[in-house]
Amino acid sequence: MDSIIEDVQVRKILDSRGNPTVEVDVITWNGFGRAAAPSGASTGSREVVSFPEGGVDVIVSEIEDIIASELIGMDAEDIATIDEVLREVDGTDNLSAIGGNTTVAVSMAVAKAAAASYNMPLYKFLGGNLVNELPFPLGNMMNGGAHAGVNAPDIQEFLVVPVGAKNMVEAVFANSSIHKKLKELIQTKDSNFTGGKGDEGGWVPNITNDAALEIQAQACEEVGDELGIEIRPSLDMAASELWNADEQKYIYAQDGIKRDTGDQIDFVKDIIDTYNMFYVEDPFDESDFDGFAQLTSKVGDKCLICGDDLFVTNKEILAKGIEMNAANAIIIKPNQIGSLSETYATVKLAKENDIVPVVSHRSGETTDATIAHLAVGFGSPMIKTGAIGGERIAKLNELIRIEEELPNPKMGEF
Ligand SMILES: C=C(OP(=O)(O)O)C(=O)O
Ligand SMILES: [Mg+2]
Repeated sequence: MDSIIEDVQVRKILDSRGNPTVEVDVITWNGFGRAAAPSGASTGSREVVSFPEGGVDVIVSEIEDIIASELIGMDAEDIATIDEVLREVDGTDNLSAIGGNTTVAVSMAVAKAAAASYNMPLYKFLGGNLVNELPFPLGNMMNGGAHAGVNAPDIQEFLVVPVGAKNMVEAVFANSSIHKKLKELIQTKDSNFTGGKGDEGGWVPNITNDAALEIQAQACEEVGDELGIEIRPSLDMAASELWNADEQKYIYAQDGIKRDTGDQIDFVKDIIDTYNMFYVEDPFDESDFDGFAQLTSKVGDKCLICGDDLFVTNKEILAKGIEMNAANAIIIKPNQIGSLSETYATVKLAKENDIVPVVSHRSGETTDATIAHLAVGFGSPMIKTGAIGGERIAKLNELIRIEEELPNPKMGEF
């Protein structure tokens, strides 16, 4: 009774790139949940479609009524059933009729309303009373590729993980210290640097990929020594954006270099060995399961090789990756698959097969902090959600609050 849905409201709001996105309120007899959908720029081709034809305006003017009439009277606790109803209302495989961003915002708002109906935070509603692990924050330090402008490095994201941090507060401040240190180090390499940032708040320097790798490692070492904790460099190569199918090569425009798959395997392996990388995401094109598998067999014992565009949070695609030993980590972005229950199914399959689930933001975000709760509730040992910027710190600060609430908090285990 407490969690029976009484109303569903949908509105158009701004995302961090200034684009429209959708926010949903779900009102139950005794609760309220609000969630907003993010948007990607370097999207995987097998993701569900974010918005229907006509965009957010169509959702607000037409789709809101259809969803509200289906959901009013249902119990918000029945998240999986509600997600099925949303899929039925849409009627397509890729959610193109009402948009995956619509379904995911409704699905997350429903879960938050259900939790609120019983005066529970979402992480506890999803994970139970015994959850006590916090995710290490994978912080974005420098941006290139599709998240930056011309003259930036080709590699999309230079990231760091404060693996030695003993708690969330220490971890997020370690990342912000590296971000500050990198500004100084960039200025020594790029005298015209004016402090410009990319979509996720990382600096956008006009330097080569090699120079960026060098200062990333230097910042980890210097700040790690100052703080007395180990901080490891990581990357999202977003290699689908570099892949030219006609030439069958990865194009590194900033460096003026083209690499075939064999060269790319050697190049990435060399980076991992040289810089002691903790984590490398999407080192190959989204269709190249074999390239992933070859790299994972060479370095998977010492580095997380993570599929984002490769898996698109899709359980069936992950199953193929597991069969091929393609990766040992997976990015979890709820709007790639369109609902919370399908997101959970993918996390569950990953954990059952020792694949590390990394709950993640998108490059276009809002101040919605739901993914902080998903990371804790799902037991994800790592969260990728930037380091600075309002829409990024919304999640990090929520994790600090969650840490304060937990009875025996500890950092996650890999
Ligand atoms: C967060 C990412 O970017 P986007 O949201 O643009 O896909 C990513 O590629 O991991
Ligand atoms: Mg990625």
